[in-house]
Amino acid sequence: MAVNVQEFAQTQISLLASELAAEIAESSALVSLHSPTALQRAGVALTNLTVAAQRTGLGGKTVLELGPDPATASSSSSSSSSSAGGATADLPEHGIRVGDIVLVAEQPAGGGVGKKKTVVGKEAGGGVKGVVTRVGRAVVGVAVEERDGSGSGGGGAGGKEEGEGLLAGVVGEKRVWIVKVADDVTFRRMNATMERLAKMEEREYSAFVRVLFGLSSPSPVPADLTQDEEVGEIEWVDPTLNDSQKDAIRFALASREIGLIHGPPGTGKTHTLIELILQLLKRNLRVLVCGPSNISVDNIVERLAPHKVPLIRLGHPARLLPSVLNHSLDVLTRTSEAGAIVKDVRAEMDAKQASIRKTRNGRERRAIYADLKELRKEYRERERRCVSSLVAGSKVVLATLHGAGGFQLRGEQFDVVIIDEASQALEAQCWVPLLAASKAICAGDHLQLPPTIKSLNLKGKGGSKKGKDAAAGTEGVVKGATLETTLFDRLLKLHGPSIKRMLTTQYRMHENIMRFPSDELYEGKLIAAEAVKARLLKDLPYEVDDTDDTTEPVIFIDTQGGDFLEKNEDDQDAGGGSKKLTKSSLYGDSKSNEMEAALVRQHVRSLVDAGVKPEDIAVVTPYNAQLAVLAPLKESFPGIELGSVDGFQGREKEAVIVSLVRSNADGEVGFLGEKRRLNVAMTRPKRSLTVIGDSETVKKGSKFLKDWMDFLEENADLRYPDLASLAQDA
Ligand SMILES: Nc1ncnc2c1ncn2[C@@H]1O[C@H](COP(=O)(O)OP(=O)(O)OP(=O)(O)O)[C@@H](O)[C@H]1O
Repeated sequence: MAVNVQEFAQTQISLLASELAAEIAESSALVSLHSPTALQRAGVALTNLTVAAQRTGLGGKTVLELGPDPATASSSSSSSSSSAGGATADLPEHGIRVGDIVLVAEQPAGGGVGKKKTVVGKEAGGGVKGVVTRVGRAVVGVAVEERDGSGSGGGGAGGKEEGEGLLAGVVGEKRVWIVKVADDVTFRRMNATMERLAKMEEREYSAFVRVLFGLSSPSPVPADLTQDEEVGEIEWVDPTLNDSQKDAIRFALASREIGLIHGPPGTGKTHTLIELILQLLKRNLRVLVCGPSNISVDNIVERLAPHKVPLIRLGHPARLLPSVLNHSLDVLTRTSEAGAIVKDVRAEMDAKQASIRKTRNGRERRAIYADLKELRKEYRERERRCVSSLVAGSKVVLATLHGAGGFQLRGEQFDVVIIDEASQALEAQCWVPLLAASKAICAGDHLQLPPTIKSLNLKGKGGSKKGKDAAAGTEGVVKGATLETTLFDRLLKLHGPSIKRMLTTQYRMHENIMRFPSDELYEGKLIAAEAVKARLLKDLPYEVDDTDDTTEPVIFIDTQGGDFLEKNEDDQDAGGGSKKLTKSSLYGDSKSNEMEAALVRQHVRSLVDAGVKPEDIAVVTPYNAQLAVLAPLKESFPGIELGSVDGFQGREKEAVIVSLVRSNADGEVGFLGEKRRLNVAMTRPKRSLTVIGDSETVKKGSKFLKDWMDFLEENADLRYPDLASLAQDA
């Protein structure tokens, strides 16, 4: 059962290499196969921008403010002046969000933008990478990386010299474009961590590491902790915690090396973690709290902050929620006492930065850049000293998993590392903070979806052949190992259920919505809290009529009969260039079902007519192609949310409509067969779940699907589509 640590680490390294290769292949295929204009249409790029302004952002980073080029912006009402800040036209619709990594590159002169294979990438050698800091109607802020290899960021495409070459004098002059690219920082962090693990000698393994690899067993924890001397009598900060939550906290406090908190949907996992953190602090322990995404970490910061505990949030300020910024290390560095000495360098940098704009002379500009370079070095040196004193003095540090691998935590040790959403993180990612731990508490739900993997070392679809070959060709690979096996899964398998406690009261779903997932996946142990167990749409805190649709918690619209066949993306007419982009890169061989979409529309209309607000309704479907077919709903019902099942994990809505899409003679269900995906889909709603699907096809997919269909036929309000009214509706 025990795992050879070195072999494990080597395997991870090769699997990660394939994964990164797949991710880069995907992102560079997009960029090299399609013109900037097509990429812009696909929402991953913005073209025809100029630099409206340039300033020093948090952490000494240069922030470019990009707006539509007034010369090309069609709807521009501004004068033709190209002065800084003069761009008043709106940006086109796009999918670039705060926190995305983008490449900022010069756009070739002569309007070459419409043509294929323009700029960017290694071939062109141009562009600087940056993080999107702000997205406004008419402006996008990008903090560009100018770190020179040392420190946390940097080392990406486009070296420092080129970068500054590009930046030099772009304000209001050169036309640039931005495009989303793969984020390789995370991979480098994971890789470095695995290399450290691989190099460790057996005698260096801590008791903690030994348990995590099964070289020793976890120290036993008494079954009934309420009688335990140490944790039996806890003074709860929140005495309203339910028994399963209290039990999980006692267990987490009592376990010596590892404890898992299993939180099924809506059971208050975060709520429980907050209390756990407060309890650990009362015991004067030093805690590092991590999660796979910035949102997961910010969520904890926001809920911890009211308790007035001294905490520090590490991370790129651009990626933090505004409400969390006050605890951000970057901000503390500026506002704390220790930060005062950093401040004056910053002021000097700002002044220099501003003077660039006024300078037209090339030589002067170069001189300013040289000064800035020196100042930046000085700034970083002071910042580093300030940071280590702040970090060393704080009892709770919060960061993303990979953020814990930054220079700020080098050499730091923690009594406990807490990982939230551990079942959604790659194991290698979890090891970034775990190397600084002597005990870990992981919270998650291994029965919901694991992290998305792009390389083909698992049974799923998509990904690159290259990645697969690379993995297969590597020696010393642990048999059957995939990135998809999370730490959470592996530990459960390794040590069994005694290392876990499950939260059992859920505060989201009507009892009937909860029934099937509870019985099938959670050993029938879930209990619906009093406050939610009988809530219906008609009881919403605003006026909603009593109708068939607002008084039923579970509705099943069965499309069986073969009249509503799915459509493969490949069946569609081959269209122009943009359609090809859609087909080959965005939707893959995705499926859609137009009749199901019509049924969705009909149901949404009926809910809205009854008074349910569109913002309380979500439609989720496993297939991206179906999302595209559903898109017009957003125009008819502004505020409604459409999402993929995978993208909706962690979310909830009053009413959720699930469109299953699959309908074919062969009973092919593809990745709909994944239990965990179905679990996520059916556990998003609070008051109303409507499933639309072809029971005949779906039943053939798996035992789980058959059981679900049987359950719905028995227990849901079962309906069959009314073709006549559907035709009328269309
Ligand atoms: N003991 C409790 N008593 C009353 N309400 C609770 C309790 N615990 C959690 N809740 C409520 O349940 C909801 C979900 O809690 P929380 O946000 O902590 O869940 P989560 O674990 O982060 O989400 P999920 O369970 O979906 O992963 C919140 O509205 C929270 O206030």
